[in-house]
Amino acid sequence: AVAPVEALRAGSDDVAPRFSTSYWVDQNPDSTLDAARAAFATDAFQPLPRWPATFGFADGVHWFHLRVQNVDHPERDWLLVVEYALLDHLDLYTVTPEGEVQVFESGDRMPFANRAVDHRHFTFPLDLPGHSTRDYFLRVRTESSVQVPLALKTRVYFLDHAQRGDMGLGVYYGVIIAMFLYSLLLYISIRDRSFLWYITYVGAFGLGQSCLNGLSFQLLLPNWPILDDQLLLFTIGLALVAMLLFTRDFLELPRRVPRLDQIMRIAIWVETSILAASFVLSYRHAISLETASVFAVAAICVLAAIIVWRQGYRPAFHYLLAWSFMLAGIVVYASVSFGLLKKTFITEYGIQIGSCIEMILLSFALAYRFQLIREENEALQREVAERLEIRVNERTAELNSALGELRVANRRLQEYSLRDGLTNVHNRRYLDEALPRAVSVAIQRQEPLCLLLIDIDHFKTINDSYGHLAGDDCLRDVADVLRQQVREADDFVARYGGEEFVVILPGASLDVARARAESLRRAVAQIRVPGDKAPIALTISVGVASLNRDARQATDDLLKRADQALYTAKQHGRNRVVVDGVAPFE
Ligand SMILES: Nc1nc2c(ncn2[C@@H]2O[C@H](COP(=O)(O)OP(=O)(O)OP(=O)(O)O)[C@@H](O)[C@H]2O)c(=O)[nH]1
Repeated sequence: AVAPVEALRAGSDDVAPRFSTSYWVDQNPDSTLDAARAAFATDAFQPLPRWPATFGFADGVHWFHLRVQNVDHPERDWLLVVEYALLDHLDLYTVTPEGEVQVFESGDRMPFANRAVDHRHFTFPLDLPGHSTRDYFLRVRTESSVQVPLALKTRVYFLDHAQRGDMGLGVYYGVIIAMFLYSLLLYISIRDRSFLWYITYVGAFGLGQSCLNGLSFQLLLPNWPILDDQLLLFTIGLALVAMLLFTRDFLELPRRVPRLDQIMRIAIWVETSILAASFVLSYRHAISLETASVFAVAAICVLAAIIVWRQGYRPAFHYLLAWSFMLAGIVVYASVSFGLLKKTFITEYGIQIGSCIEMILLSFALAYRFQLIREENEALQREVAERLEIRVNERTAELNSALGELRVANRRLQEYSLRDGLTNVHNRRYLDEALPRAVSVAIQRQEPLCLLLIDIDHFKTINDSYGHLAGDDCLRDVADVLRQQVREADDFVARYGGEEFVVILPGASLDVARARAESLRRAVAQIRVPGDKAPIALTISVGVASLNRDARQATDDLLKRADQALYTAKQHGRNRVVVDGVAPFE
């Protein structure tokens, strides 16, 4: 068969063998090189339907033929690179014009060490000395999507450019690892569940990407080809579940759109079941299921975000913005898997670019949402605190007024207990406390103090002739007069006994005391108490004594001497004042 030839010429180190590649599909899963060569001889090979070569999830063994001639390129050391990491079996047969056959076996079902070139993409060394021509048959059998993006490069060119590509991937995984660790720390400190779903998503997504790039196989699981496939299924499934859980929490669906939340919960269950099923289903079925559900998950997430956003929830906008980059990347990538879109740099790495932007924006959205929640909480706390303060103030005021009333009541009670009920002057109990106190203060200050002992004259007679009630009236009126006359700050009147009163005059000398006693006597003599026959006239006798601070029991001594003076006053005809130690004045 006359096939187009890929001519290598000096100056072009990177060749896309688009038109020199043809393909043929053999439904026999054990298809051999002989079968392919026979098919090639009968022109069964077809031109590629699109470039790069993608066939979606297609059955059968895909054979690719490529004829290369080194016309005048000085380099003989070339590489054939298949820039897709997930092909199960991939064998390159080199046929020289002399009919010699050389084979390199590869594919992700073989340990990584079997590869002719240590690279995450399937890479075959081609020896193309000047003017030589080679036929290459590439045999592809895979359960995954059949994507065979071919490139011919000199080894030097490949080495130069691999570095740049790896650097790009390094930056990408650097971002993912940074976002993962950063959000993990945030989750540990904040304990907000949406951070947990976010880091699950980022972690699963990053790992899944490393499977797609062939990096996890190269670096993490080089001896476990089957596990690499399983890891991809698991991480995609987990990323989808985490994405749904994250969306549900982040958009607060249970609270904001309960109806949609029910659908969301069903979706979460379905995705979880797919995740579980991926352990038992064949790779082809599981990956088709997961790839297809990417569309459903994207649709429900975007729908939820739009609804919540239109309800006025701002973080939903950030969410939409973030996801739009990611979803664009995912949809583009899935479309390539199904053979709907061409494979280009953007479609190949769009998912990585999109997801990078998305993760950064989402992290920002999380922070924004967290701030909203915090502001809400603070406002709530302030409100509660204010309400509490008002309540506390009210209660305090109530308590204070109650306390005030209580204090007044107590004081009144104390007053009552220290006052005589009939005359309303201080009672004997008060006198027993206050007199010793006044005496000791006077002694301390070295000031004089006088005591008047007052007794109503012939009170028994008044009682007997006017009645006991009239007697009480007389007691009250005398007490009133005494109280009115004794008004200095420290002076006080007390009822001493039946019809006896005591007046204490701190600071008063004997002369002053006598004068005060005289005026009291005169004032009482003015009183006329209404009696049933005629008004009752009253007189009093007064004994005056001055404090002797040298006496042993000063208070008792004072009272005793006042009593003696009073006795003397009674003896000398009543209605008079007698001063202790001074002869009564007739
Ligand atoms: N109405 C009335 N009488 C009282 C009260 N307390 C004591 N008395 C009476 O006061 C009288 C006191 O009388 P006495 O101490 O004998 O002396 P007096 O009649 O006042 O005569 P002199 O003191 O010698 O002038 C008694 O008859 C008591 O019953 C009281 O609260 N009300």
